[in-house]
Amino acid sequence: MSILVLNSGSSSLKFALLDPESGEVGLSGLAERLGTPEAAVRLERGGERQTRTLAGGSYAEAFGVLLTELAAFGLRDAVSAVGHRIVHGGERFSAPVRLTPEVLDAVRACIPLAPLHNPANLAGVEAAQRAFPELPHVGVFDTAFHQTMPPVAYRYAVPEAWYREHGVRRYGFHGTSHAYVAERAAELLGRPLAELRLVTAHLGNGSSVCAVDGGKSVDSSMGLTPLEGLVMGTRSGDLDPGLHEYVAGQTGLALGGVMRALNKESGLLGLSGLTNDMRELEAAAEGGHAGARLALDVFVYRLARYVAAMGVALGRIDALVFTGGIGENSALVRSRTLERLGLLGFGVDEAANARTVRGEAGHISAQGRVPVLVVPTNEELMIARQTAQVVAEAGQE
Ligand SMILES: Nc1ncnc2c1ncn2[C@@H]1O[C@H](COP(=O)(O)OP(=O)(O)O)[C@@H](O)[C@H]1O
Ligand SMILES: CC(=O)OP(=O)(O)O
Ligand SMILES: [Mg+2]
Repeated sequence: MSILVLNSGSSSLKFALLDPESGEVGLSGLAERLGTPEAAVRLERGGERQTRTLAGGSYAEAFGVLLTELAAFGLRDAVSAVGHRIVHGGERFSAPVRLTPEVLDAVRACIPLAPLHNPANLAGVEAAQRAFPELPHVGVFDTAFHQTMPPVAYRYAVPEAWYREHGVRRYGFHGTSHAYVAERAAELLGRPLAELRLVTAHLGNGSSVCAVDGGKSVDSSMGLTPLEGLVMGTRSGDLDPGLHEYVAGQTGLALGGVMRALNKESGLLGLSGLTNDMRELEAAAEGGHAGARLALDVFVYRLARYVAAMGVALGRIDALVFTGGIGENSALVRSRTLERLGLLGFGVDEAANARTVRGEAGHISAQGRVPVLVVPTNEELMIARQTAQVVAEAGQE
């Protein structure tokens, strides 16, 4: 049995064909910079990598390459269901579901809450349903895992009618990743997940921290939309809501322009004036670039502050888990974050930290300190497993 997993972003398409039980990957790929002349698809099969450039650079073209490659390797008929990452499911979805026309209407209704993510997710669903009309399509929501957050964590101190009538509350995102690494961390610690209180830090292009109590999310740094919380590649994270009106008045930007800047021109890119890419930023900071140094400092400071805050949600922290492109690879970010968290009993083993990169899992805490783990995330595997489960349950009905 093979599940095709799609993670459609506004300028990228990640896909993987995999066995939900063994996790074995038949074909995977990443189409990036869609909508630009540099658009390309990187494919991987059995350790072999290939790149295909995309003349037009459209999403449809990238999807076409996926279909052609599946057919070329004789894998098209092996696909038994398609699992889709859907970023915002509002309050309605706390579990993965079959993507019926009615469910898709509900996902469409969440577009204003995730304007960068949900339209791209929906475009992916439409393309895939056209290509595989005979197969079940399942939606796996970033927000679902966080539906266990208590009201103290998810309510904003705003007029109650905004919540009741318009769903203004904190939702949390990256739930699939937080849930996966929490499970893996329990295995690595050799303890039941049910008795662990974990802080998980997913640090990628988008970043969030989650408090996981007994396998359930009890708080997240992300809020109504994926803009709240940590400093991200191009997103600001937390700021004073008074900023919007002030900046609009000072610059003449309309609200849409302010929002665009907060989503696309802020974060590491905005602070450094250089790049949203942590690798490039580290190299520039090493070379003495003041903006790059500041961006790193603010990123680490905000992250450490949020890890400490999650301690309030949990009452105690049994372990901290790093994941995502930055969490899995940046020994510098990890070490500097732990340096700031000495008051909570954290300490780093620098040698273990330095060698835990490129998809390695491991312990990086100093002897006798609170355990800190690096756990490579695998959202695709989690989506494949949940998709297979929804399909199996439907078969039993
Ligand atoms: N070796 C590395 N050192 C530091 N940062 C890295 C390294 N490898 C990847 N990253 C960073 O990870 C981030 C991308 O994370 P990733 O989880 O792949 O993104 P996405 O959220 O798009 O899935 C980028 O900022 C990138 O620079
Ligand atoms: C929700 C979110 O921030 O997702 P990503 O990190 O993929 O942008
Ligand atoms: Mg990601």
